[in-house]
Amino acid sequence: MILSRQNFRKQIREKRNRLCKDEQHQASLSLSLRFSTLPELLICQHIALYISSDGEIDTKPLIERLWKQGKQTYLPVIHPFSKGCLLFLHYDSNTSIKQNTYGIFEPELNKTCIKPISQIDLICTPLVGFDSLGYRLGMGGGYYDRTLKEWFITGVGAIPIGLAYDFQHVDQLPIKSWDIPLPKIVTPTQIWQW
Ligand SMILES: Nc1nc2c(c(=O)[nH]1)N(C=O)[C@@H](CNc1ccc(C(=O)N[C@@H](CCC(=O)O)C(=O)O)cc1)CN2
Ligand SMILES: Nc1ncnc2c1ncn2[C@@H]1O[C@H](COP(=O)(O)OP(=O)(O)OP(=O)(O)O)[C@@H](O)[C@H]1O
Repeated sequence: MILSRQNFRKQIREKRNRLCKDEQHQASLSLSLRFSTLPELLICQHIALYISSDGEIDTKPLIERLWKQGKQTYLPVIHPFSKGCLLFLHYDSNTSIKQNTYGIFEPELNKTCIKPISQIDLICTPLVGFDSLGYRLGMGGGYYDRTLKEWFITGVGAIPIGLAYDFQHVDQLPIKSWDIPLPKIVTPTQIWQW
């Protein structure tokens, strides 16, 4: 039997939050190393990531590695008026960060730092679970499904790459009509691609 979306969310989130600090740290370093082997990186300059929350695999080592490589990085900000939508703002070591309504760290909204998604090359997407076809289950806000819709329909725009622990993979997720499958997902031990 395949579990409901809520049950998958609950089960995987609990598993993520049970990892000890050392397991989290080792996995985040492996993820950062493996991500660096992506051929896309050679031609990409503008990369959106996110600050990890709720036991998500820590993106900090990856972000710092990308900075050392001279890449420009961006973070999502919950749109102040447009419900369910994200803005992407430039992120460097001087960016002022605050917690949003979900308790997730995001840049303070400064209009001059907004980067149109059409000018971003890669979007690293958070996820709670992913399946053998590349479908992702998120936190339930639909934020990334909305963000990725245009790329999915037109093939133009930032390419999404999921980031996850290996154990976030499940055989099959219950899919909804609006779900956008990811073309690539990087975990500490492998790169899934479709
Ligand atoms: N680190 C990180 N940043 C991110 C996301 C993410 O998944 N991870 N998002 C990806 O979209 C956006 C925020 N999305 C969110 C959507 C819903 C909830 C939320 O409602 N959480 C509740 C209930 C969850 C549930 O339905 O089980 C909670 O945490 O209790 C949180 C964040 C933008 N930034
Ligand atoms: N492209 C879209 N346009 C309008 N509504 C959408 C779109 N994508 C998703 N939604 C709505 O968003 C809600 C949450 O979707 P879903 O449960 O798939 O989120 P999620 O993928 O888990 O979250 P997230 O993308 O924020 O990590 C659904 O009720 C759905 O109706």
